[in-house]
Amino acid sequence: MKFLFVTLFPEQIEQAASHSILQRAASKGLIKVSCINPRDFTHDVHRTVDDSPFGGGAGMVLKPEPMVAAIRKAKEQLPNARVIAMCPGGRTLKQSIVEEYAHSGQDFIFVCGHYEGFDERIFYWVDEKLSIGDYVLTGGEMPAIIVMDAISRFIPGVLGKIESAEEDSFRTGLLEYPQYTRPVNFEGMEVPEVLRSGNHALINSWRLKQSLKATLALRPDLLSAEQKELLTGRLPYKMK
Ligand SMILES: NC(=O)c1ccc(N[C@@H]2CC[C@@H](O)C2)nc1
Repeated sequence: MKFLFVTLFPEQIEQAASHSILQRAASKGLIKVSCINPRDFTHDVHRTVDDSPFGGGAGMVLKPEPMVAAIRKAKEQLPNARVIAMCPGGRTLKQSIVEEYAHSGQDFIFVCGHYEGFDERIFYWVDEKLSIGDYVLTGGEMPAIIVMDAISRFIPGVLGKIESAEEDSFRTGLLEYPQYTRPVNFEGMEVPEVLRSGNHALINSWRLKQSLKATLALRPDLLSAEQKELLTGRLPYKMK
């Protein structure tokens, strides 16, 4: 899968893709990360990419010419890629969207803004505005890196066989159960006995119960009315 970033700060992207799981995925050829810098499509001595907004207002706006020239170049390299602009007001990313992207077989062009944002005419070249959440950042690079990271987890071979993304708790719609590893006793806190029992039926039901309890406590919105009723309603016994 190819990820092409239209960005004024390619080093930020390259740095993010040069560690750990993403770096290994790139070296195994499972993902290809590259950048195109709109500043390379300027023709003035100052290599100007932004200008003050018509109508007044604070900050600077990204000029359309360099951005669109860079997006055109990106589309030449990846004609079938999905062009996504990272914007606070875009569709809010969630795991189901990540899975949609991961299974789409598409490559991706991420258009990363800076300053006060894009000249509106740039969006003519954009398939979709995407947001990682309702907050504003100084640039679109970190949100784009997050989207690349989340999608990459679904590419076979990127994660080890064991921790496959297809098994993510988010796929069950519940929060993750607690995880433990050695030592059994850490500063007086012991690993739950059941996890060392070797009884996998018992372990699985313990884990499901923990996921349900965590989800009820932290993200009841992820539970169906029936699940909530089972967990809190007229049960013959109260879920401890
Ligand atoms: N929540 C988000 O995904 C998000 C995306 C981009 C962003 N900031 C950039 C800088 C200027 C403009 O292009 C938008 N902030 C937040």
